[in-house]
Amino acid sequence: MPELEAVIREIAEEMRARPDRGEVASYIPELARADANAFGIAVVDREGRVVTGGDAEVAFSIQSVSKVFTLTLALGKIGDRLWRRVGREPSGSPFNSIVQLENEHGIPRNPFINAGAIAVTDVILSGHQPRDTLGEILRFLQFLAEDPAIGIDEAVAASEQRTGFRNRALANYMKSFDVLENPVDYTLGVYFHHCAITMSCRQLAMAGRFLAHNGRNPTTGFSVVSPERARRINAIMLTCGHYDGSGEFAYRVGLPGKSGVGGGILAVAPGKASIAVWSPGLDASGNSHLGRIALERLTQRMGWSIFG
Ligand SMILES: NC(=O)CC[C@H](N)C(=O)O
Repeated sequence: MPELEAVIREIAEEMRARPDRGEVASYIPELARADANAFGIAVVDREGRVVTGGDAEVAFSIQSVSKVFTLTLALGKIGDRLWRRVGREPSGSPFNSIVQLENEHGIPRNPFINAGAIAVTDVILSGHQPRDTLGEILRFLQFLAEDPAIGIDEAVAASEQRTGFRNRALANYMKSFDVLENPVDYTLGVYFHHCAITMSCRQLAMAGRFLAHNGRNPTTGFSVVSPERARRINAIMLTCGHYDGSGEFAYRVGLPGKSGVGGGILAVAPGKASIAVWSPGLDASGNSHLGRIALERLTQRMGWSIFG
C-alpha cells in the first residue's frame, strides 16, 4: 500500500494546481468572501496519527457538516423516537427543497437536507434555551476534536439570519404540521448558528473519529455512541450526505460523507480513518468540487472504498 504521507502530498499538489475550482456559494453573502484557491485535507488514522496537506489548519464555515453532530446529539437525547419527526431516505432533491414536505405531511426525508436538520435542531432545543443548546453543540465538537479553539463566525450567522428566507419557509411549513415544538425563530437561530461554526480540516477529522471506529475514540477508548448507532449514522451519510449528489459521491468515492456549502466534507473510512477536506468551490449540487475529487483520489490510492 502506498504511504499515506506521499498520497496526501500528491493530492494537495494536484488540487492546488487544478484550474477547475467550482463556484463559491454566494446565496449566504458572507460565504462569498471565501478564497476559491484554498484547499486543505486532514486524515486521522486508527493509531491517532494525523496527516495533513494544503490549508489543513485554516478554519472554515462547516455549514451542513454540523448536521452529522446535531443528528448524533438528537439521537442521544430521544433515541429512535427521532424517526417520528424525520425520515431516513435520500431525497433526490436539492438541500433546500420544499417540494416533498407537502405530500409527506411536513416530515422531512432525512436529517441532512435543510428541513430535516431544522427538525433535528428543534429536538435538541426542546427544554433548553437557544444559547444553552448552542453551547452544548459547541462543547460536543470541542470534546470530540480535543480542541477548545472551535467557535462560531457571528458574521456568517448574521448573514444567514438576514437572507435565510427559504429556511424560514421550510421551518414555518413544518411548524404548520406541528413537526417543530419550539418557536420557529428560536429553532432557526440555533440552526443558523450551528451552521456558522468554524473548524479546520484537522479539527473536523479529529471530531469524526468516533464514526470511523465503532462509536469510540480509538486513542482514548472513550465511547461516544454505540457501534450500532455509529453504523447507522454512517449509513445515512452514505445515502443522504451529499443531497442529490449522494449517488455520484458513493459511486466515485465509496465512503460515508457529509458536505457543507462552505466547501467542507467529512468522510469516514470505517476501521481505517476519519478524513476532512475543504475547498470552497462547489459543484451543481452544492458539494465541494475539489473536495470530492481529492477524496476520490485518496480512496482509490489507499483502497479505502467500503465497496472493496
Ligand atoms: N448545504 C448546506 O451546507 C446548507 C447550510 C446552510 N446553512 C443553509 O441552510 O442553507
